[in-house]
Amino acid sequence: MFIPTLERQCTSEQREKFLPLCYDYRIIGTYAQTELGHGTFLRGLETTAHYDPNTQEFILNSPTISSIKWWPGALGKTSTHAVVLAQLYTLGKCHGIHPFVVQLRSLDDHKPLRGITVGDIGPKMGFGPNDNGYLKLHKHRIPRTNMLMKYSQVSPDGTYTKPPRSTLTYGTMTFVRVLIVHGSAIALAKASTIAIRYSAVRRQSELRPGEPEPQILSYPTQQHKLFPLLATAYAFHFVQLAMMKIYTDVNDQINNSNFSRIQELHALSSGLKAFTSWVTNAGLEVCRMSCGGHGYSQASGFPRLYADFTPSCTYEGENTVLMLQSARYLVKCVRDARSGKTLPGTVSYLSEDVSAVHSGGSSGRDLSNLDFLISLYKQRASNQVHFASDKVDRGISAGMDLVGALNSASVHLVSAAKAHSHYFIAKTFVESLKLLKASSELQNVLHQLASVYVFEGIAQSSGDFIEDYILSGSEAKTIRQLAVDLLPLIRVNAVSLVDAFSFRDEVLQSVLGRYDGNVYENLFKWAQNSPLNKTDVHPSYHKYLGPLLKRNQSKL
Ligand SMILES: CC(C)(COP(=O)(O)OP(=O)(O)OC[C@H]1O[C@@H](n2cnc3c(N)ncnc32)[C@H](O)[C@@H]1OP(=O)(O)O)[C@@H](O)C(=O)NCCC(=O)NCCSC(=O)CCCC(=O)O
Ligand SMILES: Cc1cc2nc3c(=O)[nH]c(=O)nc-3n(C[C@H](O)[C@H](O)[C@H](O)COP(=O)(O)OP(=O)(O)OC[C@H]3O[C@@H](n4cnc5c(N)ncnc54)[C@H](O)[C@@H]3O)c2cc1C
Repeated sequence: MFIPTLERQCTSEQREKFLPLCYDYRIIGTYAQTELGHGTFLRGLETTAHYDPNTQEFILNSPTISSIKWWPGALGKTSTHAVVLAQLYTLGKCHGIHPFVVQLRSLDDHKPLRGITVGDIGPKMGFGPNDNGYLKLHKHRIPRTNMLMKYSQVSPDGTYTKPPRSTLTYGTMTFVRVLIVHGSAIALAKASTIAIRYSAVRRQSELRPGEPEPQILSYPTQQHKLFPLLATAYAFHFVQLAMMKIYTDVNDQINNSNFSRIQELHALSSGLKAFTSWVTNAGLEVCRMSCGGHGYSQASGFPRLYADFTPSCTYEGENTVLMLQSARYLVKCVRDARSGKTLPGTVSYLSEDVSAVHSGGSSGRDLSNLDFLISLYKQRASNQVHFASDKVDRGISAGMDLVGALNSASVHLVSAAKAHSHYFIAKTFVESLKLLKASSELQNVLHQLASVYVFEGIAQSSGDFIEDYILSGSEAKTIRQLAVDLLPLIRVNAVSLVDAFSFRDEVLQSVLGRYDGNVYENLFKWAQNSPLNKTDVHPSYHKYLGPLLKRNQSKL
């Protein structure tokens, strides 16, 4: 995050000064925004940067215990520099959060500089190799030119020039949220690879006396656990491509001072980061548990994969908070639509009349047609967004202010943002396959994946579709069965579909997911290399177990 922030927030002179040092690894930096007392509420950050016109310096300070920077990756022991987000004060006025480059450690002996107290925050659930750290600033002075001044400036005499948009400071977070969508796709692809390869190797239980034990991948329940997740990994692959395209387009516009789509980008990246990381987080656990006891071994690769992935539901914007950000924008779009404004691409459906005509019993509608089903996802999203938006309006009519009304409707707002993200993902998956240049065989296999993703997505949220009369109960049941009917067809290509991700064994780091499928021999080898097995009799025997056993034996 250090380099992307410099690339996005530096003037051209500052780029020339700082970026070559980063690219040549002459300095290493971190993004120090979160504090002990605040991670989500950025306007509440307490670190201060007071401008001193006499020396043309900023004085950075951590005024309270809760203002100590806390969590930034590689801050503890590695980074020589940091981008520090602090409340800017100049000529007696506060101008809010701004980014400052601060050198933390000497480039000669790596010792912390004067006014800098820095260290590691201690062991975590995962991210072992990452020295997430703390930083306490004590009246630490930096040159005026170390404030990143692409969007806002402080002149030598202390005059402040404000940015065209205050939220441009938040640009790096949007960029990393887009990267996390990609990270979700990769993590779920890895977990699917491990679980499906292992399920093809593992044989268990005798279905009928005398019959050979079947591969566990042949059990419908195992297929039902794994194949929708495999399809989701493919869906997220296509979504991250679409998300990155939108990000690049909007970022190019921002660089040309066109800020018209900054809100749409913030809302979409927030919703997709939260949606994909939540789904992947849960999916990693399903994949682990589908591998039985060996899934719980470090040898499987799952414990580290989970421990290293799960914080993505928290960092870069806690998922619930980001869903609320997304929903806040959707509510504004409903208002804009009602006042006749044209809505941008990813939310234009909110101005369409998608009211369902409930079909009643056997509808005769083609429930296996993906384009038709995507229209039902659209209907569900539109209904949820309008419902939540009406809740907000009712809150205001009842005398609440907008903040109060948004807060009181927040549970429904999160549901609406989830439905919106889900619609975007399902639509993007189906549309991406139409554009794919692939053989008919490949198209057929990918269509099976898209179908099981769409069917299972409805099955797992059928309440949304039934409550709003988008589907009848019997139609929902039919779609649930359509998902199950697809499983044996996907089984034929399941191993090839994970091999297609092409994770090298060294990257997958999983004995269960080895490309050669030689699991048992390598599990035994892995266990023998365990530190506890360095000696047949562990040294602790002589200190504890031996005396205990001998003392009790003498009583026999
Ligand atoms: C939750 C909010 C958005 C709340 O902002 P706020 O100003 O208090 O409240 P607000 O009235 O809702 O927002 C004001 C307005 O700012 C807009 N906005 C907010 N964020 C963005 C953005 N990124 N791009 C574009 N626009 C943005 C909002 O939509 C609001 O717009 P509006 O007033 O409705 O027109 C903010 O505090 C926030 O972004 N919190 C999350 C902090 C975060 O993401 N921290 C990450 C730290 S770095 C990290 O975790 C790295 C980990 C990964 C790694 O190791 O690499
Ligand atoms: C592994 C890891 C790496 C990190 N790396 C960095 C880094 O490099 N740089 C950096 O600056 N930070 C980093 N962070 C910090 C991270 O960005 C914050 O933890 C994150 O933004 C969440 O903020 P918080 O911890 O204050 O949680 P909180 O906001 O306190 O969340 C706690 C609960 O409060 C709820 N909540 C908060 N606000 C609202 C609201 N308005 N409405 C409803 N519910 C709300 C949340 O939904 C959540 O359930 C890292 C964190 C982790 C775990």
